[in-house]
Amino acid sequence: MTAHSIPAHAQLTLPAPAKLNLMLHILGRRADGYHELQTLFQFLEHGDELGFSTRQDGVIQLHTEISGVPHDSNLIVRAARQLQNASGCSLGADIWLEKRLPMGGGIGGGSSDAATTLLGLNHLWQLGWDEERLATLGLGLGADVPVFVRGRAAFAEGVGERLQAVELAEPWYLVAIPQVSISTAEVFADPELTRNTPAITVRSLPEGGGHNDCQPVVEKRYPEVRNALNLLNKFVLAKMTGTGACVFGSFPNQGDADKVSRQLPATLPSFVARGCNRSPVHLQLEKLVSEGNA
Ligand SMILES: C[C@@](CO)(OP(=O)(O)O)[C@H](O)COP(=O)(O)OP(=O)(O)OC[C@H]1O[C@@H](n2ccc(N)nc2=O)[C@H](O)[C@@H]1O
Ligand SMILES: Nc1ncnc2c1ncn2[C@@H]1O[C@H](COP(=O)(O)OP(=O)(O)O)[C@@H](O)[C@H]1O
Repeated sequence: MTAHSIPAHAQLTLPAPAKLNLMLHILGRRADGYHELQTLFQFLEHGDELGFSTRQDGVIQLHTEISGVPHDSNLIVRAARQLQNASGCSLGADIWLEKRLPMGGGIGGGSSDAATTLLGLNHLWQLGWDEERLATLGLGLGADVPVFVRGRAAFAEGVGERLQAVELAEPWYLVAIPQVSISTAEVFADPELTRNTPAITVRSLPEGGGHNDCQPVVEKRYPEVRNALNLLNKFVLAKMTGTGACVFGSFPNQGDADKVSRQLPATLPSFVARGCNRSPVHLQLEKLVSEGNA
């Protein structure tokens, strides 16, 4: 079934899943001001959805407005134009977006939209770019774009560009969405941020899966996030993802996660989704390719 913002005549409809940072350690600061991280990414079976159709006139037109994000700044449009320029493709695209993920929530909606655009247009325009090339292009749009392009749960280092695929348990997650938007830049600029966590290896992940160095800074600045963590911690070990605002806990099955979700106050929206090691967008593209070859 096609989501309602996406017309039935769209040639290709693909998911743009959310991600969680199951841990996020900050190891240091580079000369250019960016922070060296170690983080563990896993995807969720929940996200935005994008529709694409080829245009012959070369125009890139996103038909869905996101409030506060001008058309030309939208990561979808920027990703499409960069791929068009870098590949020398003369085709354009009509694009529609079903936006479900909260913005500035640390669950990667914008980066995932950009990655799905790169993967979708590579397919539709028949460019034949491999994931390595798409991920390199994606890194220029945001540090989290490469992991979405690669589509495998990963231990990431550097600013998120050095990826090592990992096989993790795939529990159900309850993700609560405090009603604040947090600026990543502001969190990284905080003088109280811990910036010297010792490096670990993926094999020596601490008991409990590691922590998030951004969490204390965000908890201090945003009572909404602190309250959400306190509420969720009554039921399960709760952590923040990325630079916030979303917080999450894991459960062995959907029923247990739903039960806790129903006990959260109406002021704290939430959703329940399965964690997955393969991105839903890759599974769908593989299906399309195998059907095409059948
Ligand atoms: C830290 C993560 C973990 O997933 O946070 P979330 O954005 O998902 O919450 C991401 O890697 C975020 O990546 P991304 O979202 O691309 O960051 P940007 O918008 O480029 O960063 C905004 C600003 O934050 C600072 N910044 C960002 C990433 C980083 N590794 N070190 C930094 O110091 C820089 O000042 C940068 O200008
Ligand atoms: N397609 C898009 N979806 C979401 N945000 C976008 C998009 N294009 C540009 N942005 C901008 O990127 C910012 C961060 O986006 P998002 O990925 O939702 O947050 P986070 O990185 O915290 O997970 C937004 O606040 C918005 O200004």
